[in-house]
Amino acid sequence: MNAKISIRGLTKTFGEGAAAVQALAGIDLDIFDNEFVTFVGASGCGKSTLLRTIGGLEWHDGGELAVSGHSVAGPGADRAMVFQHYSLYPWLSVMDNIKWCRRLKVHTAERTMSDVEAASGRADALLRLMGLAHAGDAYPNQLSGGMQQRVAIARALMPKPEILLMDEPFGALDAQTREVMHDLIRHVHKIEKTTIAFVTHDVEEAIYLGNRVVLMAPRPGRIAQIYDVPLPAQRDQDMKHAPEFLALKKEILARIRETSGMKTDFELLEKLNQPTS
Ligand SMILES: Nc1ncnc2c1ncn2[C@@H]1O[C@H](COP(=O)(O)OP(=O)(O)OP(=O)(O)O)[C@@H](O)[C@H]1O
Repeated sequence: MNAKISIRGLTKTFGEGAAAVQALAGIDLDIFDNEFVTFVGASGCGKSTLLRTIGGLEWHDGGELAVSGHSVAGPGADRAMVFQHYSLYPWLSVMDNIKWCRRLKVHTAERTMSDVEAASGRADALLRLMGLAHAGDAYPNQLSGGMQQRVAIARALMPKPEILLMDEPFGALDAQTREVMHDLIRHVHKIEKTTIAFVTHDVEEAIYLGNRVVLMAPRPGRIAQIYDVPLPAQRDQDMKHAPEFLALKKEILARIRETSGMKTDFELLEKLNQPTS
């Protein structure tokens, strides 16, 4: 099977000399069509850098990165990104926020009127999919954080991207809203058949959403381990209490502690604080 996203020996360093930080060191990973892959790891392990590089927003300095068999040379309509902060246009209604990229495309590509009508139909369908059918005329400042993020996801899906790159999209939401968003994004994944790469700090979120969880480690940023999630495609919140879910969560958390350097710092501190005989 050909990979949708193929990453080989990918490296990326920020800065030079003594100030250089190797954000990515020899990343090898294949992500397949319609997969939902989540990324976790200690702060600074390169999760966002890897996602931004796949999105074409950062340039790698070594290795190879291909999407659908083509080397990535910058951002493209085949990939859409959703960030933690919703970045909606406050002066546009929900519906116009969702249609914005399509309107630009229609104007610049001299499309036909039927393109414009098709775009309206898709925007309506996305509003419904996101449970926002009643909110098309509202403005972003009238919406809760969870609703704003649903608009941002609908806007990202509008041009039918093959790949959705999500960087801590639910990080600013409260726990209950996050749970609702988890089920919603799994549903979107099933219906839209988009390949999703999703970065998070939350191990429970990573397991509940992902078909695979990629654990990264810092200094230098690298893949420490890839876990297959032992859950069926159709998920429900009760699965978070299943023994296999809890066992995987415990294992990943332990590995994050181990790879973050915090454990070594702690052991060193303990040694330094032992009484001298
Ligand atoms: N624009 C930049 N200039 C310099 N260094 C950077 C830049 N972006 C990222 N870095 C560094 O690269 C490393 C990886 O950063 P990145 O943000 O990708 O990690 P992360 O795993 O997403 O972190 P976090 O979980 O804290 O968001 C870090 O050491 C970070 O300080």
